[in-house]
Amino acid sequence: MLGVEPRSFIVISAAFGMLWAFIFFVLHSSFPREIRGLARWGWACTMMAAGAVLFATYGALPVFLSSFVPNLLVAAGVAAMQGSVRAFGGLPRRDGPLALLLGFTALAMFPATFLDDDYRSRLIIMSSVLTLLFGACAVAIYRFQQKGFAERFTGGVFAATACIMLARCLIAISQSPSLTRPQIDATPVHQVYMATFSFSIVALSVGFLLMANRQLHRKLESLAMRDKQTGVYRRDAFLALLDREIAESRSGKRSMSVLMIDLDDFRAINEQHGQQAGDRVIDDFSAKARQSLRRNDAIGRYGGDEFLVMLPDTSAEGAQAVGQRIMDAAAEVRRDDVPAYTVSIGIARLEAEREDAGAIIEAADKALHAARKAGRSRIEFAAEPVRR
Ligand SMILES: Nc1nc2c(ncn2[C@@H]2O[C@H](COP(=O)(O)OP(=O)(O)OP(=O)(O)O)[C@@H](O)[C@H]2O)c(=O)[nH]1
Repeated sequence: MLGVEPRSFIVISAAFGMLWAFIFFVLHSSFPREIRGLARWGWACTMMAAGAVLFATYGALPVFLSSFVPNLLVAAGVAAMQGSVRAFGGLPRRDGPLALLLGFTALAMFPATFLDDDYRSRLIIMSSVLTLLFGACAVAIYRFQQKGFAERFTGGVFAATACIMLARCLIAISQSPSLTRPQIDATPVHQVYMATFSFSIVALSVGFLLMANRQLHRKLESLAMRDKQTGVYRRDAFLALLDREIAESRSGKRSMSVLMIDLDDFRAINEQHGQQAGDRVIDDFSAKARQSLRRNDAIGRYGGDEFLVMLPDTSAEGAQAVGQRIMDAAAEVRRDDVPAYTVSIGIARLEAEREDAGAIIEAADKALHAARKAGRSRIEFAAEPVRR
């Protein structure tokens, strides 16, 4: 295989498996507990590496140790990967069906290993079980709520591996029933199958590592920059973001708008419905406002019931449309436990005379004040700055 003798290839794969296991055990001990599934992935790699080592002893050790046990170890390893992926994505455990599938595999492999030495049946059983397991991993990732590059990559590798396992199964079904196992199967079809399996474990481990890294990044970002209650940017983080965006907009001569939003009569909501209902209003508004924004927009909590929204590359008309969308979403009652509420919005645009965060926020605040004075639940624009 690729100039490497099949048995050496198996041993190299095992070494990679052990290395990945080591990496994931270290990550498990150093990453926050909320990032789940890392140790299980380490165990998955360990089982597959142990399986590979035992496979390499075929002919030297009894079939129980060099065929039956390693096949089960490989299936259990991929099952552990599935558990790991589900734990990582916060999906409920599926230990029952996995245990059943492994039990079935053991039962089916037993006669094909010890009674008949039926290599073709063993191939069919193993490749179909692996198709199911790899496919289940791909489906689990597909069900994740947040899917970035790492998730798509890992899910894609799982799906592609499942397809190749299925192809191997179909090829084995189409082969002569008298197919016997050579010392080490070196047919091109089997080599592609083995190579796919080994490379996919490496690619999957890289993908899972990227997924864990991304989640760690999200967690740290959230701790450092997000308001704990609402998940929107904290005031200082938002202001830093606004400063950066203003500098970029100025150098690129692009338009930008800032919205200052206040919940109307929020003190009265607290007084009438209680502080906790007030908290739910804040949460409800934050969620609705976030849903009303594009990817490049940002929302931050300026304080109490006041929020700031930054809309890069957005004209006055665009900002008004976004403001209206937020106002409409806020007014829409979606939950019984959230009292009805409205918001007032002040909008300011980036201007030559209004070119730092402080000045643009001040202008948006004045516009908001005008909206409140004009009766609340409305949008007002900051007056054009006087040009000298
Ligand atoms: N429940 C709850 N109340 C908050 C929170 N943050 C600030 N508040 C309260 O919100 C109220 C804000 O009151 P004001 O600033 O007078 O504003 P308002 O009542 O909305 O009046 P207008 O802005 O003029 O419409 C204060 O009573 C704060 O204690 C929060 O996170 N949860």
